[in-house]
Amino acid sequence: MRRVSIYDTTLRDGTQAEDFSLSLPDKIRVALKLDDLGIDYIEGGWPGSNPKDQGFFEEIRNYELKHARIAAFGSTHHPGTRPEKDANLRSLLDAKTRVITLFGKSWTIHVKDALKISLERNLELIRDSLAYLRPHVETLFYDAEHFFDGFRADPEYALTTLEKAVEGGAECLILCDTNGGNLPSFIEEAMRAVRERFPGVPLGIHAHNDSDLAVANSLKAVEMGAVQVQGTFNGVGERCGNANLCSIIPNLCLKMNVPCLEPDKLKKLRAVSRFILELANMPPNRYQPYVGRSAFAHKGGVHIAAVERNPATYEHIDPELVGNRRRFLISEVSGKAAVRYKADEYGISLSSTDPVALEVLKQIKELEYQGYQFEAAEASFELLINRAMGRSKRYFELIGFRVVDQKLSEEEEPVSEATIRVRVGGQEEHTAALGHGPVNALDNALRKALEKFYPELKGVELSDYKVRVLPGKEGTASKVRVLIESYDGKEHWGTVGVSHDILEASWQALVDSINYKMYMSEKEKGESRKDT
Ligand SMILES: CC(=O)SCCNC(=O)CCNC(=O)[C@H](O)C(C)(C)COP(=O)(O)OP(=O)(O)OC[C@H]1O[C@@H](n2cnc3c(N)ncnc32)[C@H](O)[C@@H]1OP(=O)(O)O
Ligand SMILES: CC(=O)C(=O)O
Repeated sequence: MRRVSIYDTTLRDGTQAEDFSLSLPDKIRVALKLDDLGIDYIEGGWPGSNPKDQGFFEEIRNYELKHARIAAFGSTHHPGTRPEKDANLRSLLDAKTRVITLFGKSWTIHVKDALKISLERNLELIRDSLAYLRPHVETLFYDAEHFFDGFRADPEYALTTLEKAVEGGAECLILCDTNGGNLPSFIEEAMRAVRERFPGVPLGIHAHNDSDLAVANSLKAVEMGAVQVQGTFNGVGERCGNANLCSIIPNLCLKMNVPCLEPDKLKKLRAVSRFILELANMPPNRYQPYVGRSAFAHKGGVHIAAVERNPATYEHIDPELVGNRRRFLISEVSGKAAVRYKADEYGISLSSTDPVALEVLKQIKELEYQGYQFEAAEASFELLINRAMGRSKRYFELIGFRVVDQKLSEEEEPVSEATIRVRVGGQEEHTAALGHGPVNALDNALRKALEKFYPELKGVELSDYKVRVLPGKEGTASKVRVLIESYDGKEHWGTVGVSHDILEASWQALVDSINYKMYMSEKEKGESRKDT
């Protein structure tokens, strides 16, 4: 079976993306993670570019990699000098990597307008730079920048640049769709011509995503015989990004029967994708194929009912193969099967025909019509099921609250203060607290009042707070939906509130958050009592 090598350029082309930057220690951590995953080549940077990239190549030598080979990237030598005098080629050799990848120009407008040299001189640059590096490095790759655009403009010249690369000693010709503007049909046409001209020379592909086709173009190239695919994790890269390895790898392994990772490693794909985003402090794209949080999230009632019977009805692969998981979302488009499934997840046994399931379904549809949403507020949904089953418990009773927001001068920040009275059992508690804004003040006052009775609330914090104005009445008279995420050091949970009054909506979500924490604590205690 033909194997395709994966060449990762997250640390080089990936860092050419807007808002994607990694420190030197983080670049090392990413390289080790990619090695552990079984990536064949890791392009660490352009050593002639900046001290961080130089530092990477010095530092990575201290690690013994299990599988990957580190590649240094750079351009052909400067037109105004000779290879042996060129600082860029020198820094490539100084990087002391087992692999060097050199890029050169294939497109006549680049030679004439970007380099401002003759077409003949560019051919010399390519051949002489590679020939100079050849004796000093184990593996030498050639990235033919803008190959496909160059081939469209002047096929013979583009093919001649490849000829010079082969003469210079390149072992693999990587054809680049640098501007990301080509369609799979053209990739096929150009690659057929390259194959005919260079029979037996290994080919690779490096595609950008400006037409949203980088993955498709990379797979087409593999169909046409490419044995190396270059790309980045999560598709980060210059402009619209590079070909996304998080899609290419599973497509090759699972759809095209072209192995490129060990089967047990594929399960780590999602974790590696997340790890890199975390280090770069970038939010994950929940809709990302294969590895996104929503990639196997089912919402339509008909879908959920069918997936429960046979997951293949609405899933193209088993999510666990790439380390992802199936999720069923509760919403107004749910049906009985979704409610029963969710109840089951919470340890509540319900049949689809149980009147409670039908009541819960009716309530969800009504509440969503009012503006509630339970997809990100599963804790509120679980409490709703408990209420419908007559199992909910009241942990406190509100006697009243007042929130005051004072701004005393233009220069000063406003001060928010909340006072609250609650009753727990027969006991009344009256507290006040300040906060960064009225909701924070109310949250602080409520927790201060309750912590005396429920010490477990001390560890709970509000980790996210979102307000959304709902369509309906104009401007400030509209209803708002508040989604709160809470965290107790172990778990996150989401709750929701809706009202015309932002404080009332926040209050509903806060109360659900506290009730949920208390309910879970009791559930845990019950379970640990059962265990002992
Ligand atoms: C398609 C790709 O992704 S290619 C990689 C692109 N990545 C990057 O550019 C990131 C790293 N780059 C850098 O740090 C800097 O641009 C450097 C260090 C490489 C060069 O910096 P500078 O010397 O200041 O030049 P500058 O950034 O203006 O780039 C233009 C120079 O590169 C030269 N150049 C560009 N491509 C090539 C090539 N294939 N072969 C030889 N020289 C080249 C140009 O001739 C020009 O030189 P000139 O100004 O003497 O005419
Ligand atoms: C080499 C490279 O990064 C490109 O052509 O896009």
